[in-house]
This record gives sequence, C-alpha cells and structure tokens, in this order.
Amino acid sequence: MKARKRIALVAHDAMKPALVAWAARNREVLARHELWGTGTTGGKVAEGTGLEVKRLKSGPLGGDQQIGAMIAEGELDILVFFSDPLTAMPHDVDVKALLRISTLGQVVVACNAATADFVVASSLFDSDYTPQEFEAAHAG
Ligand SMILES: O=C(CO)COP(=O)(O)O
Repeated sequence: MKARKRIALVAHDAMKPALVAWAARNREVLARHELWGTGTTGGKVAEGTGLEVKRLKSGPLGGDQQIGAMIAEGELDILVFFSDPLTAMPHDVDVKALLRISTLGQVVVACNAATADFVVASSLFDSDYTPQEFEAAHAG
C-alpha cells in the first residue's frame, strides 16, 4: 500500500447519513487520498463534503460487484462499508461476496464509524505499509 490510499466508500440507505457525517469529519484526511464509491453513496458523500469521489454503479445494480472486482485486481486498499445490520437486502449475496473478497485481498475493512475512526487514526494510514511487508517483519 502506498501513502496515497485507494479508498472505497459504501453505505446502505439507513447508514448513508452516518457515512456522510464521518467523511465530513475526516474531510481533510480523505482529501489526500483517492476515493471511490457506489453510485448513490458516492454522490451523497461528494455532495455533502465537496470531496471528489469516483462513482461506480449503484450497489444493488452491480456497484458492490464492481468494487469486488477492483479488489480482486489489487486496485483498492481500504473499504469503508457502513452496512445496515437491521434490514434485509435484495442484493445480500453481493454484500457477502464483497466482504469475502475484501478478506481474501487483505483489504482494510471498516463497517462502522468506530472502526473507520481507528483506521484513519492509525500510524499505518499515512505510511507505505503493506500487509506482506508487515508479516515478513514480524514473522518468527
Ligand atoms: O447497496 C449498497 C451497498 O450494498 C450501496 O449502494 P448505493 O451507494 O448505490 O446506495
């Protein structure tokens, strides 16, 4: 991972205000990185914060899968995904697939504001940390 992180922002409808509020609170930090988002989330974050967000398709229409494909290609470092734990989603399989490929791809995943705050506060966030180098440094 390079110092300039490639960050995907995704939120289910009930969680969009919380993600926009989180992004606004961390606007200065996020402005130094490359931001991607599913369609509606990306639009709301851009509108609410003035940050530049590259928008993919809406989640239920393939946006989650597009983000998953980027992760499979090694094109994203961090996924901030405020999922709704209280509502059944028609595209639940896409959500599961996205979290699965994120786990496999060593992507940093934050599913709520508490974790997202820890991620941006980490000393690793503004470093050239890579999970592979970290493992090598701490092996045996
Ligand atoms: O459904 C989503 C994630 O599963 C988010 O999609 P939107 O940002 O287009 O609402």
